[in-house]
Amino acid sequence: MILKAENISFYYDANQPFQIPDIRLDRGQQLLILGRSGSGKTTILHILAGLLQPKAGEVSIDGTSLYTLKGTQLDKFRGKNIGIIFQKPHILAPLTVEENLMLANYFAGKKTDRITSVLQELGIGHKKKSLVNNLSEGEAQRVSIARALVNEPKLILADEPTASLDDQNAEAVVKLLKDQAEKHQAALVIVTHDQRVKNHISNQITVGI
Ligand SMILES: Nc1ncnc2c1ncn2[C@@H]1O[C@H](COP(=O)(O)OP(=O)(O)OP(=O)(O)O)[C@@H](O)[C@H]1O
Repeated sequence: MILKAENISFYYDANQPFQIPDIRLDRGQQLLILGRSGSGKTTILHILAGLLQPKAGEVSIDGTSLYTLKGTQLDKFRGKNIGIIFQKPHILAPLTVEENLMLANYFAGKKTDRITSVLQELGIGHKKKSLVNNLSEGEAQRVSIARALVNEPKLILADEPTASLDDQNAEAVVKLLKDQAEKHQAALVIVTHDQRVKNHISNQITVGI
């Protein structure tokens, strides 16, 4: 089992606790988490990513209980095993595309020769030496996807990856995430309120605080 989240509960305000449905995903399986804006989707994704400790319950990735890991151990584990595509791309604009991916390798303590191939797979191979500052929004988003995939994570988590895209690009990005997950047999979780994504992944849960 790649991702197991069981009996998770969380609150920002102790008067308003909420539960997260149990999640189990094996290699190559995909899940869409739907919910309106403010329903807690980003919160759930951060809990699954090891970025936000739940108040109760357990998240385990490939048999490792995430929140038993501490500090740098958890950061290393995350870097190696989880690829996260944040709602707003957290890529470093003054660096080149290649340097951003090298940093991702470095933080995971991994050396891969996947930088060129992953950029090519995402159709931005020719932008390897470009500064992120000089990319279009769509290209920058592909870089953030490439960065999430470069370490060949077992689990890919994407937060509203289509929010700022037109129909054509939204479809392309979902297809890309699915193709990459299938190709590398990673588990894929997409959280979104974008109804356009609904038809692409049949395994779905809806959340709401
Ligand atoms: N750090 C925080 N402290 C207190 N409340 C928070 C914090 N982060 C989020 N919230 C609240 O928790 C709720 C869920 O937020 P979250 O960002 O998880 O929702 P979301 O479904 O991802 O929303 P959106 O689709 O608009 O990004 C919201 O009401 C939000 O205001």
